[in-house]
Amino acid sequence: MSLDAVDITAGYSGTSDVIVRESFSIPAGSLVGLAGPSGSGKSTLARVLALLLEPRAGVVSIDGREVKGVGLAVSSEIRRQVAMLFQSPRAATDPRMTLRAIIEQPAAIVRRRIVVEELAERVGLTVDLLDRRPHQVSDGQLQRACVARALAQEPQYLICDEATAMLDAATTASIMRLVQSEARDAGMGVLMISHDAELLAAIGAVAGQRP
Ligand SMILES: Nc1ncnc2c1ncn2[C@@H]1O[C@H](COP(=O)(O)OP(=O)(O)OP(=O)(O)O)[C@@H](O)[C@H]1O
Repeated sequence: MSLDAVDITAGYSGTSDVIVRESFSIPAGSLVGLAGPSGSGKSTLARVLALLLEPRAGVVSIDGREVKGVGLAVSSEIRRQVAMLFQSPRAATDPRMTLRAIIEQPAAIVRRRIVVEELAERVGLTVDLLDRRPHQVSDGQLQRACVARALAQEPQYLICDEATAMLDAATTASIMRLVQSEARDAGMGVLMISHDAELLAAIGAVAGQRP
């Protein structure tokens, strides 16, 4: 069981190829790290793996099944299997929504009942914060809500793109512990992208293979 990108070439409209014939694999239940210089295409590869950016060539498959298309072109049942955490929780959330609504969003899409309070507790958010909007909480609290939103989706794979870069050391450590335990206990495959190779080593991430 794994999330695989094979022979991927990708770029953006109006740009030449940003990554060329790259392959990458995230095995279920393991924590894979990806470090590398700025601008080398890590986020681009992450977006391809998260089914958000359509590659110009190559194949993405989940547990051996090829996924065609990206975004809303992919069925919600398949999209649900891969969640992504971004560097900036503010850019990744709707400022008009409460944290409760943000956390509930993916579960509502796949019509799954979730108990928001339970998820909040799991990620270390106190229940009184659930009725606040993003501008009324800290970056760390908002990122915890984003982690809860990702977990509400019950994904098989989680892609974290510099997800702790804006947070303090204590919040970073607690989010890392949470993601580690999800990988271990729920068998989730996790890709952790960070410019901080020491952080990746500290959480025991296996170095991802990039040709
Ligand atoms: N939306 C976009 N439109 C056009 N070009 C983009 C876009 N996003 C990224 N790029 C370009 O693609 C290249 C790779 O960027 P990418 O963000 O994937 O690298 P990265 O390794 O994640 O960098 P960093 O560590 O700085 O986040 C860069 O040259 C960047 O300018």
